[in-house]
Amino acid sequence: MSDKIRINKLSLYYGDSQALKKVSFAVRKNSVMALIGPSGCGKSTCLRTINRMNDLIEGVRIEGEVLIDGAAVYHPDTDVVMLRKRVGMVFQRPNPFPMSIYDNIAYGPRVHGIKSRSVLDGIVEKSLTGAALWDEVKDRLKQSAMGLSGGQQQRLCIARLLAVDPEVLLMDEPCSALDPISTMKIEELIADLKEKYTIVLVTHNMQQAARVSGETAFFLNGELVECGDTDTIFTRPQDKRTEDYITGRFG
Ligand SMILES: Nc1ncnc2c1ncn2[C@@H]1O[C@H](COP(=O)(O)OP(=O)(O)OP(=O)(O)O)[C@@H](O)[C@H]1O
Repeated sequence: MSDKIRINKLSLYYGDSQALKKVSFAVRKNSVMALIGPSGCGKSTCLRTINRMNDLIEGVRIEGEVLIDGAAVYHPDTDVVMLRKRVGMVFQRPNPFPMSIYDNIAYGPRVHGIKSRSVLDGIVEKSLTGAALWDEVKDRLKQSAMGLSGGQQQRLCIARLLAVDPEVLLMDEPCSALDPISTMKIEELIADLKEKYTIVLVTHNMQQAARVSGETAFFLNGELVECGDTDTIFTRPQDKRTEDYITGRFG
């Protein structure tokens, strides 16, 4: 399988403070990569470099490269709006727009110029089906998305990404605000989504990393300590620091 994302010697500074230290790894197309490590080790920062969400933070300086399909994300000619359409992101807390379920999903396609009602209807159904939410909401599409449960809201946010036909999904602890059943549904969804998309998942939950990812990257103090096949990282880590973390000796 080919690499969808390649990160080369990536360093990131928030002002004088270095949050990522020459991080390098690759994510294969149609796979799930889990980023794990103790709080503050740089997982979310690394995730946000992939669709340039850190650009919005003042004082950020970046060295090194992020490539998607071989093209440099930080090249001055990159169209950041198009990049964020190709590389969508879901956050710890679901953040539906305060509008109907239908309008949440149709929002992105409308911004990208789609006006036809029948085309939008098709996108809404396909996206909600893709996010395993259609059956639960098909009779209440005109109702507010704020009335959905937390787990449904998170699947709605995933459907909202799917509506603009992305290639990469970035997920920053997408289950941290959810109950175990909703978490299970999102994990099942991630397993389905990797058939079509490349997924990078930040998680504090090591069982979750073990359940859903093919590869795992372990971060510590802004450094990538070890990255590889998830089973190997969890059963035969090469580095003592990885072993200490996954066996719960710290973090
Ligand atoms: N906007 C910011 N401005 C300044 N420093 C920041 C900013 N965001 C993160 N940092 C710092 O960068 C380091 C890495 O943070 P990051 O959020 O990437 O870690 P993390 O591994 O995702 O942590 P957590 O698991 O707690 O979410 C931390 O020291 C953090 O304080």
